[in-house]
Amino acid sequence: MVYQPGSNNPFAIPSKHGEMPTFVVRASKPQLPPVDLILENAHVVSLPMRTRFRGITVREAMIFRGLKGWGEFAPFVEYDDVEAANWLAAGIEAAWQGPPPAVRDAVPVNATVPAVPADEVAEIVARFPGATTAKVKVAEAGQSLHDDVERVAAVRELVPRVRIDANGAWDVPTAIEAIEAIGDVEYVEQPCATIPELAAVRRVVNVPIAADESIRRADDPLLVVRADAADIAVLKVAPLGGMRKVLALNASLRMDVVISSALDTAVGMAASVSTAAALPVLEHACGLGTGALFERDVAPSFVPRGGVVGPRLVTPDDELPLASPERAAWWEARLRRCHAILMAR
Ligand SMILES: O=C(O)CCC(=O)C1=CC=C[C@@H](O)[C@@H]1C(=O)O
Ligand SMILES: [Mg+2]
Repeated sequence: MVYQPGSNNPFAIPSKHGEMPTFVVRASKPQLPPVDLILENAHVVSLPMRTRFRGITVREAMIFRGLKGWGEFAPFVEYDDVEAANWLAAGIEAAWQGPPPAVRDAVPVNATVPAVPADEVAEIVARFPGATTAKVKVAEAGQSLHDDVERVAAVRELVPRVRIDANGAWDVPTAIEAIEAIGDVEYVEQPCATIPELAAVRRVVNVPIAADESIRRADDPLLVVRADAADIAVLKVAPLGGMRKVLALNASLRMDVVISSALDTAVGMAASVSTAAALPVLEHACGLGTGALFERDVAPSFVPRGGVVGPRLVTPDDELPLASPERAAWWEARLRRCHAILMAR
């Protein structure tokens, strides 16, 4: 299909003065904006973290402007193109469709506590004012169960409700031992890597099990339900392909959900918060305060006040912390490959 200039082009973004661009672009799929149009309005940023999280000290992301606002493309660098293409679909949805209608204007969020030593916990928790739930990372490579027990105990002194996330690092016996040693928690997120292991742990322990990677990285996100492997679904907007995909998944999962960030910049976080704000029912705090872990964001971060964040549109700052030209070229090539995958889907 060939889009002509002006109003016949459904993806054209008017200039600040309202003028329509005068280019002709080719697209073979009417619902996807052409890749050159995405890249024309894109920036690659490099955001320093205040605390190492998930092995990341600098978060890179591509953000781009569409007809309805801004979208983000920031799959973790080790993800392959097929998985990364979901993140592009999410960014395009945000930029060209905008958010779904909200049913609430405040979303409770958890404090997110990386795998830091116990004596650093207070400084981290202070970045999430008013949070009454904390999610604590456990089972970090190179650390011991004793480190986890100490960190969780330090968090419990400050925040009444604690959940833990092992990112699939334990085998079944280790998970059972660790969960018993750590004691009372709201839930354990992804104690083991596989769905059968989650189900095995769930049958033994007296604590709810939440599935994260088993949903967002699975070929079929509903396998967890069929295997009776979890009580709670942790849903991340970018890895699952967008806000409306997550809302549809929520409708078919029939279990409690928690919306959590994928270490989003403020642009991606706007989509994540909008999704949480659009859920018909929200029983648990969401993992959407991670803007507090950034030293610098692309716009004012969604930092909790009184334990909540609210949905809003985000426009990036005029001055952005841009990545190097080499990294920008890497992201552009990655986006082009992911766009080709979406075109073929
Ligand atoms: O849920 C939260 O509190 C914050 C988000 C968070 O923990 C994560 C974001 C991105 C990648 C992940 O390793 C991690 C998670 O596993 O949930
Ligand atoms: Mg997780």
